[in-house]
Amino acid sequence: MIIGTVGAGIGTGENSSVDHTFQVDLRGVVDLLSHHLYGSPRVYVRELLQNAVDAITARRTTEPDAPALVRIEPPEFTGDGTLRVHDTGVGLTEAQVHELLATIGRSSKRDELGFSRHEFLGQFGIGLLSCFLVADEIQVLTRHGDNPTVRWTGYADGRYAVTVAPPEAARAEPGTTVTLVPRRDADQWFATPTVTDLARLFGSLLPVTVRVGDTVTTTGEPPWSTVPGAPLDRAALIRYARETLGVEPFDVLPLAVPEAGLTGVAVILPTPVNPAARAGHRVYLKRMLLTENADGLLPDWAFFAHCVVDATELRPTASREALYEDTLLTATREALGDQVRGWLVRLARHDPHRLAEFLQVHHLGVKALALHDDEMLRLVDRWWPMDTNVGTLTLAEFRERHGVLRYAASLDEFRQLAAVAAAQDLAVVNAGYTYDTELIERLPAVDRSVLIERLEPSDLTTRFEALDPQVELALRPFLTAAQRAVERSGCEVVIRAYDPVSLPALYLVSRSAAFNDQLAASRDRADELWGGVLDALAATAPPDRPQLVLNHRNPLVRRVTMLGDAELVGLAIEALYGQALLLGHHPIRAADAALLNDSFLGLLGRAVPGRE
Ligand SMILES: Nc1ncnc2c1ncn2[C@@H]1O[C@H](COP(=O)(O)OP(=O)(O)OP(=O)(O)O)[C@@H](O)[C@H]1O
Repeated sequence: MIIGTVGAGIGTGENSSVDHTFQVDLRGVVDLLSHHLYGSPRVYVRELLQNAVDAITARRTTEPDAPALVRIEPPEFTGDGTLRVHDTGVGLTEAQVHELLATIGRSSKRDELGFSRHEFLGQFGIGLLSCFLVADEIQVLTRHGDNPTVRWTGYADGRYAVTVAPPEAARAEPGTTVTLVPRRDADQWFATPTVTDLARLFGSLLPVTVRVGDTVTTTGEPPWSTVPGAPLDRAALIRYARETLGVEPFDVLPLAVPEAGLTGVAVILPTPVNPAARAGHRVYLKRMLLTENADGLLPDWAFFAHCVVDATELRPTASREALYEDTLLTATREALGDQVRGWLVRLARHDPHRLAEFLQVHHLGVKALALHDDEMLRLVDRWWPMDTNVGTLTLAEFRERHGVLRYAASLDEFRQLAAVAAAQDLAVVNAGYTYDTELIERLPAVDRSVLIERLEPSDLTTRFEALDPQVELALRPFLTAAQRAVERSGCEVVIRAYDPVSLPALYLVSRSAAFNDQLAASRDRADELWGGVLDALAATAPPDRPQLVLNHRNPLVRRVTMLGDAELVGLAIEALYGQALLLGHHPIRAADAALLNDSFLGLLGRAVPGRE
């Protein structure tokens, strides 16, 4: 028996003068692995499976018909408290045991230049150590070809022993059995249901048969086609999405990126998802689960798709819990993004009805994409129903019917404008929802023939007809009285002729007037110092006041202009002001409420007969 200590394998230590060998404190390394590298001790099952599969792969390169079976026996089956993993792999010679199992970071899965060999899952030479997260002792009983069976026993404190197995322990066939003696506090990781679940989770797609006790945990081929371009078994994929993701997919689409050796499926989610909450993708590397929560496999905009993929060329991080961010991953992300985008474009071409359904659920994602992507912008232009003051229309339909794409940039502006603009035969799009204004403003960049015009409430006044100068002159005294009535609200009274005739007055706020209004409201609430700052700001703002635009075509307004009673004129103007505020969904400030109150009570006092 040879007893040694697990070493780092750097230098020989044989030169007596200056060279020394690093000593590695295995307990420190295990602590590092368990607290900083691996997310959970459960990974020990994955590492054991991976070693077994790699050993089978290695054997099959020279013996293509060798059996491919991995058997896991939890303590319930071994009966001696240990867990065993048997494989029909290539096994190790005594010399290899010394070289590979006793040196941290040494792996048989790299070539002479130190690059990981393509056919294997492992590459770092640390996987076996993960067993020390749950075990005090690891035994490896292994036979390579016709060589004698060798037993290696490693302990968590860093000692190991190697012996040639006595005849009664010799293996009948090549292969390896790894035996774990559980740590006292790690029992839960060895229960049969736990081990079965973990073998299924990590290894259900492995290209070998894995059994835990009597249960086969491998399912064979993935449900998607691993040959790019092969026909799609939609029903199988939908079933798979239902079982693994727990959703009834809106659609499924095959994915393939040959440079990354990637095949898989994107499941289009059936319900809206928060764009900020990234969908975790399920990624297999060489048919072994890497993670159920991979970030960055799809571009951010594709948050409505959830991928399940297997790749041979993408690299794992050392913990094997995430994808290594390199240029191949960047290129893969772009290629997958293109495929999801292509699906959308095809849907638009061949099944607009389904596309409309999709947009109802995921329009935010598509619009976010359209901010940078011309084709998606065209898709939104053609297919997304927008709210307008002439009904629900796509932007393309709107342009076809009305020419210029006139839009209100906020919901408030649209509310102010919608009815009046419609009466002027002016069609306006409500671009107040997320991304809509930006998308409309980007349209001319994609199609030069598109004309857009942002409509502001104050633009409407210029469209209203001015009165005959004579009439306007005659109305001067009336306008002065009217202005006095609403002076304290800060607005300017003007009179124009416009449609609809039924509308007596409009309250119009331009962008700068709205800003001034906010400033005034803040000023009322601010302390002295801050108030001073706001005053200074107000002084630089243009004197652009909101307007109360009376409609000279409206019969009631005409009657008011002809009133001889100045007090009644005041009350009527106050009432029209209040009504215009309500109609345009404007906020009612304290001064407005007071004004409305006075006018209401004043008019009521006039209407009810009798004297005090
Ligand atoms: N079941 C096994 N059969 C044959 N050889 C094995 C077995 N398990 C481990 N080995 C040998 O021990 C070496 C070290 O294994 P370990 O799991 O620590 O690292 P690895 O698999 O090479 O890489 P990784 O850290 O990425 O898993 C392997 O390279 C392999 O040569």
